[in-house]
Amino acid sequence: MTPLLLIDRLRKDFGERRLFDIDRLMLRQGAAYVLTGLNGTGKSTLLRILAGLETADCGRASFLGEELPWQPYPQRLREAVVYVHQHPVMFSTSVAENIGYGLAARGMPRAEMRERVEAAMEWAGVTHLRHSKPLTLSGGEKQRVALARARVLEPKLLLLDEPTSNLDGAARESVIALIPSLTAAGSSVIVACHDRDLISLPQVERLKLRDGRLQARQNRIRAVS
Ligand SMILES: Nc1ncnc2c1ncn2[C@@H]1O[C@H](COP(=O)(O)OP(=O)(O)OP(=O)(O)O)[C@@H](O)[C@H]1O
Repeated sequence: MTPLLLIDRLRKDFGERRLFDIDRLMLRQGAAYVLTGLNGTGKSTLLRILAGLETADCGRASFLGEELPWQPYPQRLREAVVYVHQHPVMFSTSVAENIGYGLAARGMPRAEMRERVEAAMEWAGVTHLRHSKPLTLSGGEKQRVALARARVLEPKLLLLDEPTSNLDGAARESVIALIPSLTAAGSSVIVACHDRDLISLPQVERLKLRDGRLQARQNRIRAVS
């Protein structure tokens, strides 16, 4: 199958400091990845580059087989890639309006939008919060609303920056449970994290930033006894 995204020679410098120099980054369609590495190795920066929020030097890039210039960040990618921040920012309207915002901006008819928002709220388990003000939500609820808001756009690539880092207990578990189902609709997902339970999810490929290089490895599917 044609790779979703293929990037050769991706380099990021902050002033004199070279953060990383990645020979090749290849993401498959509908695949889930965890991006690991010690603090400060550049995980968030790499996600931000992939989302077009940060510049980088890039040798060559192709998206679904089509070669694209990386700078300026291509419109094709802007429509296909969604980044979810560790501390999602929300509008002070309602949960439902936050989730539907991106669809409204794309000019989707109201009836279709309502249907999609409803399905996304159900998926994320936040239907009961539809009229709540986002400012009143707990950290876990906010993260689930942010995931629903991203998923409803049906992105080709979803970038999640430490989605469980501020959560514990049931809130953390309910966010982890949503991650594998994100690929079911055909999205590829990269989750930057330190969370061992996320890292060891079955059928997730590992990308590890170390000493400015990217290493790739596939998790074994855990045997059920
Ligand atoms: N705009 C910037 N200017 C200069 N240095 C920066 C900038 N943004 C990030 N850095 C530096 O780049 C390095 C990588 O930061 P980044 O947040 O990508 O790491 P990370 O792997 O996500 O870390 P953590 O696991 O702690 O979240 C850090 O040393 C950070 O200080």
